[in-house]
Amino acid sequence: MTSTEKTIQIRNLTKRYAGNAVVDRVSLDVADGEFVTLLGLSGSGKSTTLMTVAGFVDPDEGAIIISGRDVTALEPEKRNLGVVFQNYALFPHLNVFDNIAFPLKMRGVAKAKIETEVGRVLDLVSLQGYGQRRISQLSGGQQQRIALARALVFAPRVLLMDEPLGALDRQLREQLQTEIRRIHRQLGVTILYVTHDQEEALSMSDRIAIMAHGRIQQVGTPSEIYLSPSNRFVAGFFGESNFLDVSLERSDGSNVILRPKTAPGIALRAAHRQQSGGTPASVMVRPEAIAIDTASDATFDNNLAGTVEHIDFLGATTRIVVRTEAGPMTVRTGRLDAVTRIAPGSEVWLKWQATETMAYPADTQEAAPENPAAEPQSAG
Ligand SMILES: Nc1ncnc2c1ncn2[C@@H]1O[C@H](COP(=O)(O)OP(=O)(O)OP(=O)(O)O)[C@@H](O)[C@H]1O
Repeated sequence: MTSTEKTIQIRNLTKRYAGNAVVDRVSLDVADGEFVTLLGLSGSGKSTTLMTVAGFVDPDEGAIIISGRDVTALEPEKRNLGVVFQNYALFPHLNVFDNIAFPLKMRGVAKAKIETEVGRVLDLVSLQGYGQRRISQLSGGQQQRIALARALVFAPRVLLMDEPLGALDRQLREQLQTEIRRIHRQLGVTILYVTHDQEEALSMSDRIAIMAHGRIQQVGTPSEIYLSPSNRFVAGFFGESNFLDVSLERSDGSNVILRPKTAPGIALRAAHRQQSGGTPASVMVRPEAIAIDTASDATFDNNLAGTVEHIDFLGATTRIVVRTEAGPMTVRTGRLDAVTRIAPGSEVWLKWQATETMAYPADTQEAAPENPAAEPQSAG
């Protein structure tokens, strides 16, 4: 990404409330036309970050640069950003047309042009002919479409969206997710999106930034984050995972040999390149990376014996919980031939490769201290 391709640049952003950094040195670039989502639990600082980009919150430190221009000190309405927030309500006393026309009237656009542009965005959100409706006569989903139309009517290059589908039921959410993706493709607009919903983030985003405790934990494509979570927090937060606490025995060629704390008699192997720095203190393996069968197999780097505790048939895949000496392990398999040979109580072998084993040092067990402002921190 060259700097001209970076439509949004968030530079070392910090926001404190009562001395507490709720956004803590956040930096993130969003390329022209890219769809980037801030994903995290409630209170992780997603909304505050987005509100700072929008200009509704003043940062204590850091800068917001939009299309190469530092807008940190600029009023929200001068930033020319489209915004759709869950609580950024439509004007109830105005009809649909006047709601959508509002940003154009503010900008002194001529009446004829307003008519054309409102018509264009009503088409875009598939609500042609709704101009004269009152807001109270619209469903929740239609209201969010109107909010989207109002945000897009002045053709902003950047759209900021904070849980725009949060108040809608599942079916409507999915329908509007598809529409937002279509509009994103159609207009090529740059989107910074906030959600706590993993599936929503996965299905919509080019890249995802995982936030916790006011910090970005990892930025990447959905598959990068899933396949190589950079710390234990991300590994546990994003997708299903098995964790074992381990201690390091030694290095062996391209692998490290690790001993589970609960079963020091067992050796587990993780590939060096799957380590995220420091001495490994825990390992993670995804349930679908584990093969399950009644025999061990030396072609796998890791073989772990266990007893099947229970089996859930889930259609396309089967979820199997196995008690092992090292601790309980969850396996997900689509291979019914293996599953038909086992039942609760069966003695089985769990098998996976060193390259499927992520190893994390102790200091990434937690994303950050609970109260970041209260403790000294090292950078990075
Ligand atoms: N105006 C404010 N005054 C004091 N504390 C605030 C203020 N705004 C946000 N906070 C605190 O900052 C932290 C981060 O809030 P933020 O809304 O950014 O999180 P979030 O990840 O968007 O969560 P949610 O999904 O619940 O909106 C929270 O602990 C919140 O209570």
